[in-house]
Amino acid sequence: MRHMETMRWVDGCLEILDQTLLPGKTEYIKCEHYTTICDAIRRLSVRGAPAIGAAAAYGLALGAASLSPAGKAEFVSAIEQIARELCDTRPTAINLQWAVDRMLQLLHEQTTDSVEVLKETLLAAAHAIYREDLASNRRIGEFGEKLIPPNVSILTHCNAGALATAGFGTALGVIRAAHQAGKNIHVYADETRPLLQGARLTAWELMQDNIPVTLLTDNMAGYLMACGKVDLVIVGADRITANGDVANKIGTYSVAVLAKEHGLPFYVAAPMSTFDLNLAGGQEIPIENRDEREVTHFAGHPVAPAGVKVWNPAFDVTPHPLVTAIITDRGVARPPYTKTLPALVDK
Ligand SMILES: CSC[C@H]1O[C@H](OP(=O)(O)O)[C@H](O)[C@@H]1O
Repeated sequence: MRHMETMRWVDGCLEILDQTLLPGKTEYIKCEHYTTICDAIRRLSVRGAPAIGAAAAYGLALGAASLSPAGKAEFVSAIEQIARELCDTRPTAINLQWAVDRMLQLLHEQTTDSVEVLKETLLAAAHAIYREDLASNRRIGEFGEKLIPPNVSILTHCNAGALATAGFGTALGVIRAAHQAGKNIHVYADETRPLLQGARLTAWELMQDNIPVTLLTDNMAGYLMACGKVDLVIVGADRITANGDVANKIGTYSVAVLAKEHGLPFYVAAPMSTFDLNLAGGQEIPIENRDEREVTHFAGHPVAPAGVKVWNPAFDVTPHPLVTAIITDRGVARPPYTKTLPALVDK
């Protein structure tokens, strides 16, 4: 994608590309206070597992900059409170907790009593998290590109692209790397109801890079496969447990079942920051439930009768038997994931 930054640190503030306005408008939210970042994460102005991790890291750095504590103990206590508020914004993507925990661990390791040095340390750590994610995505692309045939049609779900990360993308990173390697790629993008990350973001990203993309509604994926138009599926992830179960955008599980039915490879692309090996299986992953208006309204207009009951989980869990391989920034893991994932994570 022509370098449209998901977020950028400018003059002591975080500017966040407001993804709720894409593809129609390209506007940045100037975050001068960490609570603005919390709101941006909640409303999906910034979204995508690695991207919200990076945004939360910058939220901690921004919060730290605003403090005028009496001393180190008060500073650390205030940072721990800000960390809790950031982690409370969205529960499913482990990257958010991972980034905040990494920042807190670094803070607790510092021996200096200088609050100014601690503030600088936190900002440097946030920059590192952002930079490292971009590098991770490029490595995911390198490993994943080797799995992609020279002429291929790929179905993807939601947006696991540059907009969901610090850049380049995870699932779309593999697609970008294969395209840049000269392979003949055609992408089918699920629109991804109810918030349309596929239609609004993936289709837009791929068109920016001149990668052929066809948009479909979610309920078309099965028939597309039945018509023999899909060679493989690749998606991102928000949390992957020790047995290889994958939490990802709602609708991913349905696509995985369809891929199995049609004998198609189902790949998941994710950096190490998405793995939660403390959880044995997907049943332990907290699934975010979101506002019913996301389902009952479309572009602000009601599409359902007032008062109708709504179920709106933002994610589902794909059981590991449906996952052909997991493409990471340290290599490709294949079943049995209980053995192959720890080997990669501990690499
Ligand atoms: C690169 S992982 C992106 C991952 O996050 C998305 O969820 P959301 O748009 O709600 O943040 C979706 O699950 C993507 O696969």
